[in-house]
Amino acid sequence: MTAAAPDTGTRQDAEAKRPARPDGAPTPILILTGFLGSGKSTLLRRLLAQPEFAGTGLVINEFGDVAVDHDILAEGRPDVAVTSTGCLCCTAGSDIRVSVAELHEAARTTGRLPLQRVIIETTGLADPAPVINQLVAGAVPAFGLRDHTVARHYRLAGVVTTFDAIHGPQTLARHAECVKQLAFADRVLLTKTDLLDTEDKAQHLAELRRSIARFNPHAPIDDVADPGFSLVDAFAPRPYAPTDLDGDVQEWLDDHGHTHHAHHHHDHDHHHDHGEHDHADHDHEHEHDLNGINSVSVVADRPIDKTAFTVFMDTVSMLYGANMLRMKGIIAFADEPDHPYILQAVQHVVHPLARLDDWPGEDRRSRLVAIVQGLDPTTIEKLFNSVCLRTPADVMGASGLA
Ligand SMILES: Nc1nc2c(ncn2[C@@H]2O[C@H](COP(=O)(O)OP(=O)(O)OP(=O)(O)O)[C@@H](O)[C@H]2O)c(=O)[nH]1
Repeated sequence: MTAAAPDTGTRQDAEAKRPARPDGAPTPILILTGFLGSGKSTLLRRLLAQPEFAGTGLVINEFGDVAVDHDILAEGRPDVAVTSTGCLCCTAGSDIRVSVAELHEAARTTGRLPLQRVIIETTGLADPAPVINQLVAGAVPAFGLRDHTVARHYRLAGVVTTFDAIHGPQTLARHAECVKQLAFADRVLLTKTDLLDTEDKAQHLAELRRSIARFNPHAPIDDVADPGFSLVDAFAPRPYAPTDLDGDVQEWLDDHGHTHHAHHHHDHDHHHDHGEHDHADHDHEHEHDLNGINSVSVVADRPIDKTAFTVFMDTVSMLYGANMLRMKGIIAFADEPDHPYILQAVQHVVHPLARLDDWPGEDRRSRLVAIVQGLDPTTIEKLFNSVCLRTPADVMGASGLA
C-alpha cells in the first residue's frame, strides 16, 4: 500500500492526506477474532467499559439483515462504530478497508479524530486471512482514495483470538476457520474457563494450552478469568508481521492476496423471515465451502409467550443441539414487553436469558439469528413460527374448535 493518492486537489483528498494523530503516527488497528460464541463480544463489552479504552473506534461484522450484535453490544460505548453486514464467512473480506474508511469518516464528521485505536470484530466463521491481507502494508495494492486513507492513517497492530475452553477443542477438530483464527493470532485469550469442572481443571487447562500451541507455538495464551489478566495489555498495539508466524500462514495470505480482486462468488442461501407471514429468501453465490453451514433470521412483530419460547428452545436444544452452532437474539415477552431479554446459545449450551432494563434501540421486535450446520435452516424458522407465533385463535382453528 505505497502508491500515492491521485492529487485531484479536493477537500476529500486533503483529508485523506492529513495525518490521523498529532504525532503523525498511524492509528493502531487490532483484529478481534475467534470462533462462533467464543466470547468476542463479551470481551469487547468488558473492554469498552474501561477508561483506558476511550477513543476506540469499532468495526463490527454482522451477517444477515437482522442486527442483533449491534443491540447486544449497545451497553458498551465505543467512540464511533460501524456495522458492516455481509454473509457468514466473508467478514467483508473484500471490504474491510471500506469499513475502516467509513469509520474514519464518521469519526471525522463527529469531531472524534484522532481515534486512539480501532478494533475490528470479525464474525465467528471468518477466515482472518483476507482481512489481515488488506491491512498489512504491501499485501494488497491500494486502488481508490479510501484504500489510501486506510493505508495512510491506520496500521495493523495485533490479532487477538478468543478460544472457548468448553467448545474449542471440538471446534478445532471440525472447523478450518478455527485453526486459521488461532494460527494468525499474536495473542490468544482463553474464555469460559470458569465453566470448566473444578476437579480436573488444571489438567484440562494444560491440554487446552497444548492444543493451541500445536497451531500457534508463539502467541502468549492468557486466561480471561485469571485475576492478573489485563485487557489493556492484550490490546496494546505492537508490530504485527505475519511473516513472524509459523506454518501455513504465509501461504493462506498469498492465496487471498491473489484472489482478492477476482470476482467474488457466493453460493449459499440465507433465509430471512420478516415477520410471521412474510418470508423472503436471499441467495448468494459463494466460493468458500461452508460445509453445510447456513443461517436463518426470524423476526416477530408481537411479544412472545414465555412458556412457548421455553418449549421452542428446549425442542431446539433436544432435537437440533448438535446442529446448532450458534443462536442469539433479543426477545420481547408478552408479560413484560418493555424489558427485552438477550438469548445466547452456543451448540448445546443455552446461557441463562439476560434481562435488559430497556430496549437498546427503536426496533422493539423480537429478533433471533441461528447458525446451523447440516440442517435445513427453515426447520428452525418453522418451529419458531408454529410454537411461538401461534395465537390462541390459530390453535382453536387448527383443532377445529373455532
Ligand atoms: N461463563 C462464561 N460465559 C462466557 C464467557 N465468554 C463468553 N461467555 C458467554 O458465551 C456466550 C457467547 O459469548 P459472545 O461474547 O456473544 O461470543 P461471540 O464470540 O461474540 O459470538 P459470535 O459473535 O456469535 O461469534 C454469551 O452468553 C456469553 O455470556 C466466559 O468467559 N465465561
